[in-house]
Amino acid sequence: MSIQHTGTVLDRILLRKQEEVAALQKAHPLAQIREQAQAMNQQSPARGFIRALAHRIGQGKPAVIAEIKKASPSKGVIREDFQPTAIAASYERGGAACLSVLTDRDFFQGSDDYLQAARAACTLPVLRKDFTIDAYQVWEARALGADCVLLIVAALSDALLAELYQSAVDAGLDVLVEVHTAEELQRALRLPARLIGINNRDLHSFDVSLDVTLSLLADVPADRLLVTESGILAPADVALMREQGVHGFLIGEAFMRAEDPGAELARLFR
Ligand SMILES: O=P(O)(O)OC[C@@H](O)[C@@H](O)c1c[nH]c2ccccc12
Repeated sequence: MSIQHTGTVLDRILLRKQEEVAALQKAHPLAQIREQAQAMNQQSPARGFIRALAHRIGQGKPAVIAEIKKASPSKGVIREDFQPTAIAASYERGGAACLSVLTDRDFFQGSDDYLQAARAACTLPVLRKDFTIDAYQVWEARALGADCVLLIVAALSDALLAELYQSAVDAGLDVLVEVHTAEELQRALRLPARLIGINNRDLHSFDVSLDVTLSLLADVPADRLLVTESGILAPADVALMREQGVHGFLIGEAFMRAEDPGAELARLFR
C-alpha cells in the first residue's frame, strides 16, 4: 500500500485513522468493545468531565484541562522524560480540573496505555484526545476508561458529528466539540453539546493565535461552557482570557516542557 503524502497534516492523520479503525474493527468487533464499555460503566463509571469544569467555574475559579502529550507533528518530541503516572499525579496536586491524554500513536507518540495509567493514578476525569472519526472509537474510549471524547468539527461532516455525539451519549461519555472558525462554531452549536472548545491552532497550517478565541467568543451562547485550547504559555495569556470571560483552558506544551508539570500549572494560575 502506498503512503499518502499529499494534503495537510490533518488530512494525512484522518486517512491513517481510517486504516487504523478498519484494522481494529477486524481484530475486535464492535459488539465486543461495546460489552467492554458496558462493563466499564459498571466497574468505573465516567467521572463527570463537564461537571468538574462547571464546578470550578461556578466557584469563580479557572478550570484547567491539563494535557499529557509526549510529541506533536508541529513540535516533534516535547518531553523526553515521559511518565504518564507521575504527570497525572502532579497535575492533580497542581490543581487541574481534568486531564487530556493523547492516544494517537503515529503522529503524537501517544498510547491507550498512557490514558489508562494516567486515569488510574488520579481521581480526575480524563479526555481521550484523539481523532475520532467512527463510533467504534467512541465505545473504545469508554472501554479504556475515558470520561470524555473529542469531536473535531473540521474533521467531520454534520451527519457524522451528530452520529458520534449520540454514540458518546449512549456510551456514557461527555463530549468536547472543537472548532477553529466561525463557520465551524455554527455547526457545533447545532449539536446539543454543552462543552465547546475553541482551538487557537489551525490543524491544517499549525498557525497559533489567541485572537481565534477572542474573535469567536461573542458567538458562544451563555449556556455553553467554553474552553480555549492551545498556545496558552504565560500568565499574561491566562489573564487576557479571564478578562474576556473565558475561564476554561486546555493546555499541554507549557506544562510538558516544565520539569514539574503540576507546579507549572500552579504557577501559571497563581
Ligand atoms: O500544547 P498546547 O499548545 O497547549 O495545546 C494543547 C491542545 O489544545 C492541543 O494539543 C490540541 C488541541 N486540539 C487538538 C486536536 C488534536 C491534537 C491536539 C490538539
